[in-house]
Amino acid sequence: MRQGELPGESVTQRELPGGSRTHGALLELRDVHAYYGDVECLHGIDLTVDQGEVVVVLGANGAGKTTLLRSICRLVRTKGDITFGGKQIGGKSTYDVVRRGVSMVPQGRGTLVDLSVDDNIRAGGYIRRDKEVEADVRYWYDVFPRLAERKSTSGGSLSGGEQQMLAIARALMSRPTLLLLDEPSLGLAPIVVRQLFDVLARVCAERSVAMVVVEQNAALALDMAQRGYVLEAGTVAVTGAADRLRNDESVRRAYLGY
Ligand SMILES: Nc1ncnc2c1ncn2[C@@H]1O[C@H](COP(=O)(O)OP(=O)(O)OP(=O)(O)O)[C@@H](O)[C@H]1O
Repeated sequence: MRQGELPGESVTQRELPGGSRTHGALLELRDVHAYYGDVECLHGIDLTVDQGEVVVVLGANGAGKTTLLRSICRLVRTKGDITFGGKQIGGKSTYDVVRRGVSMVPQGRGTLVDLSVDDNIRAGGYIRRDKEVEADVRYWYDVFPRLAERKSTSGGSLSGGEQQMLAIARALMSRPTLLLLDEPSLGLAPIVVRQLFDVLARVCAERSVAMVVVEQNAALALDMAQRGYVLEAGTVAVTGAADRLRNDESVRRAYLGY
């Protein structure tokens, strides 16, 4: 029996309209399996993300959402095809994948607590050698004026919402074409979450960044996304256009509180 599977239980996959994409997507996972040591935690995931598209990943605790993001960033061992921009990244290092245009905001934000806000933001641009780094730093202070006011203070002294904004600015400093976000709303007040999602939608549109968002706040995430995937026990249980998922009885019952 595979990890996450109950006796006698196997996940039936359902595809709602708008769920599938033809080849040529920005990111494509085909039959991806992921492992911690010898234990298999993802069991043959198919997923695509188009250029500039927002895709939400829903699922219960332990369903494999974080592992899915780690697979794309090459932070866990995987089998199967992972292509980004038409090139295989399955065998590449995390550094290579970041250089090719993938960036991740991990769960817990990964703030460099002893560094200043300014240094935290600049750390995100460490792979860049171009002259537009300064312009990008200014852009982020314009998007997040609260960070501009506190640029000399240490990252660790910011509130949870400010740290999340800092993590997003830092991740986007590498000018990715794909941003992976792991539970951005975790531990934040509802009003802060709403502001955060508004800013995310704005900057991703302005900078043509595609996003994969793992999120417990399914209603908000489905509002922003074009498509979604529901993971169960390491497999895709349901996939489809965001509005189809929002109106699907089982998704409503499990994730939208109906
Ligand atoms: N570092 C690890 N070593 C071994 N097993 C792990 C590790 N991280 C996660 N797992 C296991 O992999 C499976 C998927 O975990 P994962 O964290 O990807 O789920 P998730 O959907 O993101 O859950 P959550 O919402 O709780 O973060 C779980 O069974 C979990 O126990």
